Amino acid sequence: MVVNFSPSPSSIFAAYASLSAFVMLLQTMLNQVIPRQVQNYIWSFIQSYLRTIPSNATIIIEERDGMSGNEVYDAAEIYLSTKIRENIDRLKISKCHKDNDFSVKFAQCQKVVDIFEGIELEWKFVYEERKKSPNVIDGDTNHYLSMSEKKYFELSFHKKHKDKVLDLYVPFVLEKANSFRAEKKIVKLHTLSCHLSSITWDSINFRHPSTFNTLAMDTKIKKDVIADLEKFLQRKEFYKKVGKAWKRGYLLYGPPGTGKSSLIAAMANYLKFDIYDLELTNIRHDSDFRKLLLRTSNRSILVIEDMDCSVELPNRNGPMCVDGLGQARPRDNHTQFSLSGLLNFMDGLWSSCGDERIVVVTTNNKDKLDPALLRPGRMDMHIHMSYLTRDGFKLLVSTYLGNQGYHERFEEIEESIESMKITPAEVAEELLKIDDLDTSLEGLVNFLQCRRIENNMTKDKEIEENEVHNVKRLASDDTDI
Ligand SMILES: Nc1ncnc2c1ncn2[C@@H]1O[C@H](COP(=O)(O)OP(=O)(O)OP(=O)(O)O)[C@@H](O)[C@H]1O
Ligand SMILES: [Mg+2]
Repeated sequence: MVVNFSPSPSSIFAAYASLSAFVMLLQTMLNQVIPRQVQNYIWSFIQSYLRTIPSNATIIIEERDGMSGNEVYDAAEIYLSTKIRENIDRLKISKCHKDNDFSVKFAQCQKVVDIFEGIELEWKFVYEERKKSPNVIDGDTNHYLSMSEKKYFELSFHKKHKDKVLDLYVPFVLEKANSFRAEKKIVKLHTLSCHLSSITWDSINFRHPSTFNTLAMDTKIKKDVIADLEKFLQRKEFYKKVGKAWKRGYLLYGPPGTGKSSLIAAMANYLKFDIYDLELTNIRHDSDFRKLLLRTSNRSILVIEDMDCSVELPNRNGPMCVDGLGQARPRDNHTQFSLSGLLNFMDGLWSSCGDERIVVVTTNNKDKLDPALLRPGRMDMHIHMSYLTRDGFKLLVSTYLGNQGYHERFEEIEESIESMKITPAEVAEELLKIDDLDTSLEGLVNFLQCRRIENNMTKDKEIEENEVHNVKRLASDDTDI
């Protein structure tokens, strides 16, 4: 929280007190020696001077506190959005195409008055744009990560209420914003945005429909994940007691289309945690990574998708890095972003700066991940997202077609699903095509038959290639003899 008084209240109070004492003394002396008219003149002069000393205190609530966000600012924005509709004429509204509602915000320099326990409080929103020259980091002049804008609220009130405002009103605003958030259940998705080589978070309301109820995955694993999340939320005191940062890491691994991203969405919707999607390919320096991480809020999920192929991470020992195929190659001079930097910062400073942090890493190839990421304590739970099962299929049918009961086509479909590697995404795609249950299942049967033929052809081709290879090998063995 950034609270700046302007001017300093203690200095004003001291000046005021000493001036009052001085005035009383002066009045006593004046009564004895100076005529009444002259006294009145001096007295009115002193009074008009006293009136120029401000009786108001102002709290400045900036959007950012250094590197990290300011919860009081966020809370004030939410709290005031409920007040400003009726009270001011100039409003700013915005809506992303995915959002259902538009958000109402203060326009520049607008003011609104709020009353709390008889105290009159005036809120004003200020937006300042500042031009900043690029930071020069390691000779790379194009790169900088600086804020070119400053947003803040000014909260003004009579200074005699200073303590009450700080001790009661500000916590009241925080609490109101929290209950508003919980009531509205707003989950935000933060993604990286690059403006003129600077990287910051942009956010939109997150409305992914995936929940644990719609997620087709192993029933036991699903229960374990939910139980683990619940336990994590309840263990604040435990983490404090054992001296560990209140953070939990989940590694989701499995083939494409098995629901790794859907599981992340389900977690966020279940916990009502914001998601920060850390697209590593956009990050070139450890310093960017640190700054971005410090700007994430508590009660959030930090997501690093496709860790195996999304970035060329220099390895931990030297100037080499691993490419998308797991091959070691010389480290790129422009990339000063390393896996060790990422892991150390996540484990160390960052996690101790916040509470209730979840980190989710996804990969299609667990084997290609750096062992450092897999060592105990880093990713607390490894969750295998696998191909579709019989139960998973029934759940998809119920989600997509609303069918809870039995259907004569089920047995043959389930047998096919069990005997082949079919992903939930493939079946979901088929079920999405037509609403009618019979026609949709018919379509799915056709899809599975085509898949079986394709699989058989691939197998035949492989056998043929192996035979050709063996014949060639035998021929070359004969020549060698
Ligand atoms: N387990 C699942 N349960 C329900 N729907 C699923 C599941 N897996 C995939 N789907 C459906 O397929 C779509 C794609 O799945 P998703 O993006 O979650 O897969 P992924 O494992 O993250 O794939 P990738 O490895 O390519 O990122 C989802 O939007 C959803 O409609
Ligand atoms: Mg995914």
